[in-house]
Amino acid sequence: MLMCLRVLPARVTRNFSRCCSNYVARMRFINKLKEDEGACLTALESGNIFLYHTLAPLLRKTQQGVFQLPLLPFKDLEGILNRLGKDGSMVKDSVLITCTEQNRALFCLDVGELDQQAVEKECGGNFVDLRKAFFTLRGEEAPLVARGQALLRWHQGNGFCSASGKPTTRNQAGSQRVCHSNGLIYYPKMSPVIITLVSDGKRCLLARQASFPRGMFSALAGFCDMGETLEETLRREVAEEVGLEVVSVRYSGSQHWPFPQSSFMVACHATVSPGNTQVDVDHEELEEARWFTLEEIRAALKLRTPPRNPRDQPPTIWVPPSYAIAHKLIREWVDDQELHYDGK
Ligand SMILES: NC(=O)C1=CN([C@@H]2O[C@H](COP(=O)(O)OP(=O)(O)OC[C@H]3O[C@@H](n4cnc5c(N)ncnc54)[C@H](O)[C@@H]3O)[C@@H](O)[C@H]2O)C=CC1
Ligand SMILES: [Mg+2]
Repeated sequence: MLMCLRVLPARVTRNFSRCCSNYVARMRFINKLKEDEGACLTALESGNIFLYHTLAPLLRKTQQGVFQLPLLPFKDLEGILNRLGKDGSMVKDSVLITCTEQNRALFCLDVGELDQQAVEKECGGNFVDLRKAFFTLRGEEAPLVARGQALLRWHQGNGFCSASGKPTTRNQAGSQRVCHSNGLIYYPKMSPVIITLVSDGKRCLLARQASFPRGMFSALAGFCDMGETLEETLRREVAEEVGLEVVSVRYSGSQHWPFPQSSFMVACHATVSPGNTQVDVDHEELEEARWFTLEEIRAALKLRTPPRNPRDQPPTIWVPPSYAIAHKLIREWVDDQELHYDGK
């Protein structure tokens, strides 16, 4: 049976300036839900839930061929679970994701214990790999499926206290887990990563790991070591991976990146002096790294889908898709070059 499925309202995360007081109220409401078990349960009972099956999100294709994230009201999901032979109270295992501008709470739940096809039939959708979901959903929904999967994955991997070995229990919102034997509180974890586009003033440096799809080059990236500042990570990673010394750094933006596990990507532009551009690639980390001209980068940005060259021909160069922060760095570099040098 096809249940009443709702699709996420268009502006869950946008329009910062439209109504500041509403934003403040919403953030305070979300914070309250993390701390007040009763309020969170009430919000869940009147809220909407999106589903995963073994961490693959449920998507639905509209008649126009657009993929959407189906949202199930609490009662509908309870009914589905009952019909599929599960205790409907399992809905209470949902974790809090956010709240709409109408203060309607949004949760997600992994139904990996149920038969996948039976849930798909009940919900009129399909569970798809997160990577596919992330790149096919509209802008507002992609970060939500990434956040949901990251939180669910964290819960699945943190059921036991690493100090006592005893089971941990989660709060209603799913924003923390506690070991009651020693009082340790665990919070969802992300690994900070620096990603940087290095420029020598006229060219930018892109690299590829052997695991990247054929022809794809991206900015340099690396995990922060304990105790490092972001600037120190950036200098170290550039030195380690391509043997260059960075002379200036400029912050660009940040992004949560769900692959393969939660990373907090901090994106920066960096420059090396024009006299210090000889690349010395660490082939343990990278398959290739080299300087690209503005023309080469412009051509790479024009490709919307990965090119399919015959294997016996050199691959066409392409860059990560628009949602990846690496893409934003590359585009900003092109804009900067066009503004200052007009490609000359
Ligand atoms: N959103 C975007 O545009 C892009 C995102 N990335 C992401 O950046 C991340 C880091 O890039 P890499 O070049 O792989 O990093 P990396 O250059 O630091 O090398 C990875 C190695 O670092 C070690 N490592 C240290 N701390 C780690 C931690 N907390 N988690 C996992 N490994 C750790 C491991 O030995 C691992 O093999 C990757 O997860 C990748 O998916 C990379 C490029 C573009
Ligand atoms: Mg790296």
